[in-house]
Amino acid sequence: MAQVPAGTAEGSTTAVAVAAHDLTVLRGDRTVLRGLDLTVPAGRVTGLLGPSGCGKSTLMRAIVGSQAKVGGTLQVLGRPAGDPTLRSRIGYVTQAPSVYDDLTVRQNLDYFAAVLLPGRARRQERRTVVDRAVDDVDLASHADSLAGRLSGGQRSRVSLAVALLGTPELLVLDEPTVGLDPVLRRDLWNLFHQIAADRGTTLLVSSHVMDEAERCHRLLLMREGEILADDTPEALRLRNDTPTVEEAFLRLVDAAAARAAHEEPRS
Ligand SMILES: Nc1ncnc2c1ncn2[C@@H]1O[C@H](COP(=O)(O)OP(=O)(O)OP(=O)(O)O)[C@@H](O)[C@H]1O
Repeated sequence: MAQVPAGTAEGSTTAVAVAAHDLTVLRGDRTVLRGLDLTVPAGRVTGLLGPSGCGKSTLMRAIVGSQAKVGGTLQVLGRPAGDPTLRSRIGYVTQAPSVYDDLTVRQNLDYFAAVLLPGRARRQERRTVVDRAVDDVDLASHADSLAGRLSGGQRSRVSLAVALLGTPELLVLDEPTVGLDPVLRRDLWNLFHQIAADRGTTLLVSSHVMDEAERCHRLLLMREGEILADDTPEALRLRNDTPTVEEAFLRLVDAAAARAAHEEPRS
């Protein structure tokens, strides 16, 4: 099989949802992201993978426009990140499910739908989007259960349903499968792919579990505030001559460490 060159596996004609150039983020007085160059293709599921603390959430916050001290260039859906017109075009699910425990699943969604689509005249529209979001995340049988009585995975799906209410073009999901059992994780990944395929939505999904890399169309591998690779899982395996993305990642980490040691000034 021919080796796929780095960076061209998805084809250079693919529309780009997110493009960063020399992206740098300071948190406090620490540089947390260092000169990142990356793209996220439109209508695909891109995984953002790397160990805890490498900067995944910070990158996501920069993309959704909620991160301060961002330098370089960051274009999202053709606009500069943080542009007010992007608010209704992006769905963002943080690591902690943001749902009200003392409301039912449907009441949670009704509440957020009322914020998104206010006014009596839009009552029917609200009902339609809430019904659709409940179905999307497969929670129809729990629609009248209190969110506080749901399992962790079900609560994550309520958060996802809230993000789906506005039919976002870009869905940014911060570690949505953390703590879930393998069956729920598989179901959620299937749902992500279904959303991308049915609606052309772009999904950026972070994880620190390397086996989830194989489920993505495209990957951004991160370590210590830098992008180690921006490619497809297949191209990463081929280029590094490894059977899994996890081993490719380890090889890239070793190569980066060797380069850093080589570049270190001698005392
Ligand atoms: N408010 C803050 N002030 C200063 N540094 C911070 C702040 N929040 C996070 N950091 C640092 O920024 C770095 C990146 O954090 P970030 O949360 O983006 O990583 P992550 O890859 O998402 O980690 P995890 O998978 O554990 O959520 C970490 O080293 C963290 O200590």
